Amino acid sequence: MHKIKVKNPIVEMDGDEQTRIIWHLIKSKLIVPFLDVDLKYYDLSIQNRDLTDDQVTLDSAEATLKYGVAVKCATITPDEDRVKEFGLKEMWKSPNGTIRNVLGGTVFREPIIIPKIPRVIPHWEKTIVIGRHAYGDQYRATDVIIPSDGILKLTFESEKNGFEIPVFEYPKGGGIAMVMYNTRESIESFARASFTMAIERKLPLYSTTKNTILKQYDGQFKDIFKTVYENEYKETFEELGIWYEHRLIDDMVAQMLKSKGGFIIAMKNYDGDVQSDIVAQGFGSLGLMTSTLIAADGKTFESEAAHGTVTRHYRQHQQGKETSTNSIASIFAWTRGIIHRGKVDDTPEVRRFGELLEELVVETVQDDNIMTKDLALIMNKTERSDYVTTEEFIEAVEKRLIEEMKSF
Ligand SMILES: NC(=O)C1=CN([C@@H]2O[C@H](COP(=O)(O)OP(=O)(O)OC[C@H]3O[C@@H](n4cnc5c(N)ncnc54)[C@H](OP(=O)(O)O)[C@@H]3O)[C@@H](O)[C@H]2O)C=CC1
Ligand SMILES: O=C(O)CCC(=O)C(=O)O
Ligand SMILES: [Mn+2]
Repeated sequence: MHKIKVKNPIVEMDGDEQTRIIWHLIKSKLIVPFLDVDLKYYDLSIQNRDLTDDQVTLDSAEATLKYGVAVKCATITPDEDRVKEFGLKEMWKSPNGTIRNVLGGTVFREPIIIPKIPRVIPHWEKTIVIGRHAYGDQYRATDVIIPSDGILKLTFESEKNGFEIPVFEYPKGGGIAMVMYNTRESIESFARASFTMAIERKLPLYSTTKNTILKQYDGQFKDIFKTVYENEYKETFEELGIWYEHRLIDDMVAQMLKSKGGFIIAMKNYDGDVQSDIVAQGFGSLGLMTSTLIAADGKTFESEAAHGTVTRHYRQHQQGKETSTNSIASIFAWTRGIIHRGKVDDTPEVRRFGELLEELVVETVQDDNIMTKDLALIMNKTERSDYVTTEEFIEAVEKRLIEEMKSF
């Protein structure tokens, strides 16, 4: 069969457990037979991260900056139990955190919509994309326990602009406190990534804060988005007939629930973390949620599934039992990377291949009625004959792909 040539390399980050099994099935059945692609392979399995003192994670992030496109399998972030399970040298940090720290930028999470899969929010007809600022705030905060009564002060040291302000006088029992930060540079790049995504998808963009309460902190997010929009994106938005608005977070989440969908919301780090899971579940399943990261440079791209390594299913596999794990978000991790590669390289064939594979996955569920257990359950189907195994689903997509590629 004629293989489609991919002009530039794609960085491949392998992972753990059930998603590692799925990853290899996708690669061998749906990707490699059809694409002539130079995959720069990094094994981010917990065993190899431990063996390399986590250097492989940093190397894979650097390679992503070099080649511009990466696809990532889900990985274990170890806790005490995992340290024992694998005999790890250290409780290594989250590879996602490490990679996002190197790349900076914004994580966009978007559900894969399959018409026949019922949604928890039934009137969500169109997509809702959550753009999550992936830097600072609660995730890099300093939080402390205040042990007794006393005065808490905030000190900023600077040759020109230093200050010290009293924050709170604690009563006898003490309490808690937290300081969090962000940078102008990071918020600007978050804004640019969000506006660029809105233009690419031709969807209106909302940004959310609670600037009425956090007048300075959230006020900066609101003001920076406004300035960047007016100086750099307004004209293109108007030409495309899309719009940008700031909304208070509480107003926006209520609007989102009432809406039919069809927009992007740029959210602060914590808001985006919580709301992207609400959106995932509202559309049906974690197995249907894509996740792409656009780095601070506005070009570098990494895609993954939003879910983890699905350990519970892997334990069944280890016991020799059959599994029925949804591979759709992992397939989309590959296709979104391939489509982006095709766009950047200006190779329409590559882009079309990625889009075709996405269409075939949806058709396998929608038209062939072939699906994994998670989707069957949402449809209230509980018989064993209502769903297929992990392997059978990928084979069903492969069958359709072989057929379609005959006339590609
Ligand atoms: N991006 C990443 O690399 C991430 C990695 N992780 C890591 O993954 C590991 C497991 O984490 P865990 O908390 O279990 O979270 P998971 O997202 O892996 O799974 C949680 C549950 O969600 C359901 N689920 C998730 N994905 C699928 C799918 N594709 N098909 C069917 N059902 C699915 C399953 O429910 P049910 O049991 O009901 O079938 C599963 O048990 C941890 O080590 C964690 O560190 C976690 C999140 C993200
Ligand atoms: O990196 C991790 O440990 C978890 C990541 C995660 O949950 C996410 O990306 O949504
Ligand atoms: Mn998560």
